[in-house]
Formats: sequence, structure tokens, C-alpha cells
Amino acid sequence: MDLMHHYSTFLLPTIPENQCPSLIYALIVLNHNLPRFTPLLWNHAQLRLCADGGANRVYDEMPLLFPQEDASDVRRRYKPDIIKGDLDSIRKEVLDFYTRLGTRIVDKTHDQDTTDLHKCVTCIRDFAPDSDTSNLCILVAGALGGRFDHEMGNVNVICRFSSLRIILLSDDNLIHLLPRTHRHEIHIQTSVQGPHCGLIPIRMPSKSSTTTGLKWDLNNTEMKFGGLVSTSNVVEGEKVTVQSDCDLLWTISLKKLA
Ligand SMILES: Nc1ncnc2c1ncn2[C@@H]1O[C@H](COP(=O)(O)OP(=O)(O)OP(=O)(O)O)[C@@H](O)[C@H]1O
Ligand SMILES: Cc1ncc(C[n+]2csc(CCO)c2C)c(N)n1
Repeated sequence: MDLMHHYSTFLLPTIPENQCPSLIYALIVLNHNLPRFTPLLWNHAQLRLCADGGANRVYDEMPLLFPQEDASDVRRRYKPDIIKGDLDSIRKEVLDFYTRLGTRIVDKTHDQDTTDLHKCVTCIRDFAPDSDTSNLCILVAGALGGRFDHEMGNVNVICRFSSLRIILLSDDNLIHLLPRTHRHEIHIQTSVQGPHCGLIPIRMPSKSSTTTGLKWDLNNTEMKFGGLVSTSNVVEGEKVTVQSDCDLLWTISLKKLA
């Protein structure tokens, strides 16, 4: 079984060049509080999308992250490449502003069966040359906290696209999937994340999950909703390994830096 590495170096100003695999990042901004580190994610990303009302967040909240600067300068610097969704939440002035700057507006008003995040993920996937998504990593800002139906919808998107690397982010947490098809090595960026973490069987009960590097390691342990799920666990060092017979959600806390 192949080993999959997981890094969170996108939370740092510079990504080490020797990091393996070297990933291409895309950013999706959702319609919820913009995490304070969004400008970092923006700079690392080669493609930046706003899911419908996510554009209001970039327009309203990016300038607040640069209080010394003129708001319209900040808005022009952080111009989304694409705004996509059913476009029932984006304000007209915001739509007009980014249209004038040359942002592609992709309207899918007829589809009321998939979320705007889902639409953005398919859009990014279709951009990948030769459908090769092996080096692609999609960062989703504003995915957690707020409305629980939206949070669950966002988690469902990472399950629906389980072959893609998708990372849900808020100011406080990071979540991604650990597919059962691989063994996993998670590299902890201790300056910005931890120590609290969790491992949650998301599709079905796990008969056997095994970890190293946690305060409460699993050792061929069964996990299921209604039984044991690993919450309020703690990372002990800079590396966690996970192997399971089921897809697991990995979640780790993000540090509030001064
Ligand atoms: N409170 C929230 N918490 C987490 N994610 C959110 C929240 N609000 C919106 N989102 C995400 O941002 C995307 C765009 O939000 P937007 O408000 O434009 O969606 P929407 O489809 O109009 O939502 P709804 O009609 O259900 O209010 C959603 O698809 C969802 O993924
Ligand atoms: C069973 C079922 N439940 C809810 C919705 C509604 N819905 C789901 S995604 C979406 C688009 C949001 O931008 C909407 C309106 C549906 N279609 N089917």
C-alpha cells in the first residue's frame, strides 16, 4: 500500500522547495468568515475562485486584514480569477467591481442540487491538464464554523471527491480526508498547528485503525459513530502516521498567533 504525505506548509510564507510531493494549489473562498491567513493561501495559489457570496468576503474582509492600506488597493490586488455558483448571494456592487477587473463570472443558476463549493471543485478539476490531478491541492477558506448544514455540505464535498486533495480551513481548524487506499504520514507544522486533533470514520464504521504520534494512539482499534470516534486527541511530535480500513477525516487545531 502506497504512502501518502500530508504537509501544511501552505500556512507558512514560504513552501520548502524540497517538499515532496510538490503541489499546485488552488484556493476556493466560501461565504463565511475569511481566515486571517487567507492572503498567504492566496499567494500560494495559482488559481483563485470565489464560491458565489465568497466574493463578498474577499471584497469586504481582505481590506480589514490590511488596515494600513487603502481598501480599493487591497481589493484590486486580491482579484479572484473566477466567481462561480448560483450567484444568489453575491452583491451587485461586488459582481460589478470584479467584472470590471476581468474576473470570469460563471453562472449556474439552474443547478439547485449541488452546492457552490461542489461547483467550484468540478471547475478546478476540469482545469487540470490531461485530467491529471495528482499534484493538485485545493484549499477551501471559510469552510468551518457557522451554519452546520453548510459545514456538513462542505465535508460531504471532500467525501464525494475523495481522490482529490481538498483541505477545509477556518481560523481555528484544518480538515482533510485520509483515504483508506493509502497509508498516511502527516507532517505537523508545530509553529502554526496542534496540539488538538481528531480522527473520524466518515463513511462507515472502521474495523481497524492504527496510528503513531498521538497521545491516545489507535492500535487496530474499531471506530464508529455511536461508538468510539477519536476526538480531543493530541499530537505528540512532528509526525503522525495513520492506517485504516476506512476513509477517515483528519482534523487538527490551528494556533492563534499574536
Ligand atoms: N456559514 C457557513 N459555514 C460554512 N460554509 C458556508 C457558510 N455559508 C456559506 N458557506 C459555503 O459557501 C458557499 C457559498 O455560500 P453562499 O451563501 O453563496 O451559498 P448559497 O448556496 O447561497 O447558500 P444558501 O442558499 O444555503 O444560504 C456554500 O456553498 C458553502 O459551501
Ligand atoms: C434533497 C435535497 N435537499 C436540499 C436541496 C437544496 N439544495 C442543495 S444544494 C443547493 C444549492 C445551494 O446553492 C440547494 C438549493 C436539494 N436540491 N435536494
